[in-house]
Amino acid sequence: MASKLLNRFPTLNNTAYHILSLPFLRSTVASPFLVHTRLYSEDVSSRVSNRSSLNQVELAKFSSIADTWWDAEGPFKPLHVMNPTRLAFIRSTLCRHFQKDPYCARPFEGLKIVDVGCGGGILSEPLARMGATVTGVDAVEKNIKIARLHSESGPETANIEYCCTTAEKLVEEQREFDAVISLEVIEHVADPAEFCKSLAALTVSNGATVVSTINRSMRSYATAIIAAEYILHWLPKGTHQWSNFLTPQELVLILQRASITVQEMAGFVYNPLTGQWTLSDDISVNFIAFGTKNSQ
Ligand SMILES: C[S@@+](CC[C@H](N)C(=O)[O-])C[C@H]1O[C@@H](n2cnc3c(N)ncnc32)[C@H](O)[C@@H]1O
Ligand SMILES: [Mg+2]
Repeated sequence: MASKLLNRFPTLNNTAYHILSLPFLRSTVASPFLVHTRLYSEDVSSRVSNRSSLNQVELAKFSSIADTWWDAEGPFKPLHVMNPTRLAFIRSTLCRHFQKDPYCARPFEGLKIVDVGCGGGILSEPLARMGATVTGVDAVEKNIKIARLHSESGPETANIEYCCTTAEKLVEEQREFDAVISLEVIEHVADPAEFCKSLAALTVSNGATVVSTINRSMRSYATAIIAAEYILHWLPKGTHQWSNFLTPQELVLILQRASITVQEMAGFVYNPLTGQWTLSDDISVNFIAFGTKNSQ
């Protein structure tokens, strides 16, 4: 199992190998707080999910700070600062997969991309500037209004299609995309396995799916919750529920069950001296996964 996973993650070092080599059960039983029963949604074969991904408590948190999306010093500062790093991962993985030139100005020309849980459009806008035809969807109406307003100010972003909807509703509408991207959303949805099923259904056969989230590790409890919310006040208190985080193994598993094979994974690591994030093999806190939809 571990060697199979390692083959899929050429960028991982020994640390990551050790994390991945832990049997799934050991990692969940070792977690002091819970075992993730939410991973075991049945019926992964049907295209349309009959369960809503909406978690109203989580959505209320985002609604209350919606007007701060483009305040680079506000509650979404961590996403603004992280953006170049996550875009570097997306650029390199998508260009490799779709055989595009990563060095040209508009490498995503010709690709249809959906940004699920787009918030105010922090990711959707640079994707559009890189040439993609972008659809951004979010369950919070206020986010979509802000995203639309902001995108209208630039000629390259004005064509982004923003909709207040969910991944499962797009599946019902039979929408499909070359790449489905959902960053920092899965830890806020009602049922991550069902959510992945919807992401997979939106991805064309042999298309790409990219998901980022926070690992359910002791380090993430110390850094992403205690430090970020209570000491540094980077995020409002209560932004994240540690028990809702997924380990990399769990994410790989639920994506696999939804017909997405994870091909590459990387961590994001913060350097307090430079104030910057970099891509790393350390997936113990923030991590991102790139997968491809199995051809049927
Ligand atoms: C932490 S923000 C991430 C925003 C954006 N993806 C980014 O990384 O810049 C999470 C977003 O997911 C949205 N969201 C949460 N649950 C959702 C769901 N079930 N369907 C669609 N959007 C959802 C929230 O409204 C919020 O805008
Ligand atoms: Mg989050």
